[in-house]
Amino acid sequence: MAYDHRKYVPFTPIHRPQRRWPDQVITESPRWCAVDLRDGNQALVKPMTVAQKTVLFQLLVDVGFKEIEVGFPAASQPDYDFVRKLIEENLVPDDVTIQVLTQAREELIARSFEALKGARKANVHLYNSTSRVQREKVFRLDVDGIKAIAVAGAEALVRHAQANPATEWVFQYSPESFTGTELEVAAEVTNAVIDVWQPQNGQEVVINLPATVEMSTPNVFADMVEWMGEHLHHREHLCISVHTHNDRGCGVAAAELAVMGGADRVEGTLMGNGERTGNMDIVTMAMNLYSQGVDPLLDLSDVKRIAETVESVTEISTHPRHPYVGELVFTAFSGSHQDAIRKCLSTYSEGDKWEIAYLPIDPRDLGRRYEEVVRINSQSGKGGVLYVLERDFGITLPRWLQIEFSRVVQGFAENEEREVQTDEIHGLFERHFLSVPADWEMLGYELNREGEAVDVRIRVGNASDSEVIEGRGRGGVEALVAALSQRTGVAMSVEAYDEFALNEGSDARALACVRMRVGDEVTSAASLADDTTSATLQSVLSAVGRVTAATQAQFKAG
Ligand SMILES: CC(=O)SCCNC(=O)CCNC(=O)[C@H](O)C(C)(C)COP(=O)(O)OP(=O)(O)OC[C@H]1O[C@@H](n2cnc3c(N)ncnc32)[C@H](O)[C@@H]1OP(=O)(O)O
Ligand SMILES: CC(C)C(=O)C(=O)O
Repeated sequence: MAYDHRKYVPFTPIHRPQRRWPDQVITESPRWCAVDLRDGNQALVKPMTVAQKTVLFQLLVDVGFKEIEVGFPAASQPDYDFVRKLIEENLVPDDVTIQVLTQAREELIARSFEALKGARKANVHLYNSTSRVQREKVFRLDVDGIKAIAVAGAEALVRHAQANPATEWVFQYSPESFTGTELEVAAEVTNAVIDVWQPQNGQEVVINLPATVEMSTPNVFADMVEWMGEHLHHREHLCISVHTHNDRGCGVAAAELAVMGGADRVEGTLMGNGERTGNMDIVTMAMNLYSQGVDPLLDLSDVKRIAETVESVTEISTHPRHPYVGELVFTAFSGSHQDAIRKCLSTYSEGDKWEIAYLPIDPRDLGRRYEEVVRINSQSGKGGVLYVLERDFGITLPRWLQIEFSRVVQGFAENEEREVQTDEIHGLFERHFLSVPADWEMLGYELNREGEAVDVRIRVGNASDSEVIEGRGRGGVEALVAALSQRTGVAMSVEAYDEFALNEGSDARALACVRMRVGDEVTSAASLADDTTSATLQSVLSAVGRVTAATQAQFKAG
């Protein structure tokens, strides 16, 4: 039966009108446990070598993880060897607890304890599946049978721990496939384990509730976690942990709501590598906390190292839109986003609260640069183009020229069908507005004021051929326009004019921008010079020099 939704059974919502988690706010970080070296590793096409595991372990330590599941040493030799290496080479910092996973099978438990010999402190993580489907179809046992597996495993942990008293032991139990388990069954089996371990008598116990397969909306998972917190024995002596997968794309959301539902601890992996769609991504959840002003107790600032290390050991590339990490996640191409970002950033000062439209966090916190924030393609508008000119070239433009120039850039992007680089944007500005048309260079000028009037005398042309034109007006621009009109017999007027001082101090340069009507044409130009007068006069000459051949001919004839 292909593609037929009727073969699927919907999840059953939990009737729990007394639920409390929706009103909770996360104000502090949960405990984290990184399971990259176990759950992440078991999902890889090529599981990690001991050398790769060592590199990843060091990264996890450097990032600040205090609990790290380092493998399933009873399952494979590299996992076993890696645990031995950590212990024998003393690679585990004093404040870090390593954790190993084992099935509830005596020989695997024995081998796990053997791997951990000599550890200062270690968490032995026991699991067996409690779900209805696995009870019926995989183990073919009833609830008592499943409970017996769990209890036998729990007792084995106690025995082996007692035989190895030099290590400080933490016991962890996962009713695996918890999301497919009826809550009463999950509680019954887990309580049987808790009763063996007796956390009330000092044994450190973690109860880990896994969304082994994410089977519902995250609110249902939160209900389940909150319910378990109310039904587990000795809750006050337990650490309740969650371990969410991402089958429905909500692994992070489920873990967040579970913390609101009372979970103390969260298991996951850096950037979400793990079985199928992955484990919940600790980078995302931690940065979500960070973006709310909550210290995630992890230092993720060197996100480049994190991404490169994860990519190299998993051989999985990072999606460009991966939250917080992807190449494009701090980049806006679209015009209205760029405009809002530019306006917000222009009022931001170091030390201010971060309130920048479209940027949930300051990209610099993760080693990213503002240069990446605005990139230009055919979806971009004037705000973005101006942002690039200001940021990379210190050039600002009046609004009317922003509009004109952004059309030029957009046309270029549409023709090229690609992103436009910042140097190309500068090149377009240069070509369309700044460049001085041949024969229209101002070679020298004199301005004399007499009362209300200004007389201008300008030498214009090129190095080998120039002429002097003269005119009078109320200011330099008017005088030059008068001189040009008189010289050409073409009516012309200034429609818009703006000037800016670029840079400051001895570097200061002047930018003049002008839009002129020359005959029937409207044309714009800009000029950069060391002084405002030169910039202004040259911009007018350049604008007139840009008019079409017909007007030029008229000019020359005049
Ligand atoms: C949700 C999770 O991620 S759980 C972790 C899963 N990770 C892994 O499986 C990676 C490492 N695993 C392995 O290398 C292997 O599975 C091993 C070495 C652990 C075991 O290998 P094998 O003994 O060959 O058996 P296999 O994995 O096929 O085991 C299935 C058997 O174990 C039993 N079993 C499975 N899980 C458990 C458990 N948690 N507790 C007790 N028994 C279990 C099954 O009922 C089955 O029993 P059967 O042989 O009587 O039919
Ligand atoms: C062993 C458990 C915690 C697990 O990996 C899972 O259920 O996904």
